[in-house]
Amino acid sequence: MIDTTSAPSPVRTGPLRIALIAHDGKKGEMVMLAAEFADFLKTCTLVATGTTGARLHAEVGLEVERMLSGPHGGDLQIGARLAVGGVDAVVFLRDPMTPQPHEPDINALVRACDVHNVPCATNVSSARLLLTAIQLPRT
Ligand SMILES: O=C(CO)COP(=O)(O)O
Repeated sequence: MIDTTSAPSPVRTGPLRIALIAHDGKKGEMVMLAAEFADFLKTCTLVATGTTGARLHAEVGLEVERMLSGPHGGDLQIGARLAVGGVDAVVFLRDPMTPQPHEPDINALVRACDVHNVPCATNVSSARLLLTAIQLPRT
């Protein structure tokens, strides 16, 4: 069991590692969000599910490590990395209006964020807050 009451681990040096994921109905919003924060995101190590990453590269010019597409296991790949400490924050623009074939994978990724206390923004408003706050100097 993870002890969430103990002191936070020492500050990690190096670029922040951010995962970016968007369902099809939210990819346009993801592209706009990423363009808004492009200067910051270019300083980060980015990972994304397949199609999201392709669009971020093509339309925003971001260097993004691309995992499998979500329905083919991309959420699980990101969740597995996160579970071993490899992801600092997640922006996951889920589409609450459209059923997804890989709903268990989606829930697994969000659950992994909760288990490991990794910030996870699931809509644009919270993503703006997260991306703004995470840029603040770490002490
Ligand atoms: O389905 C997704 C997340 O659950 C996103 O996958 P893509 O970025 O490959 O479309």
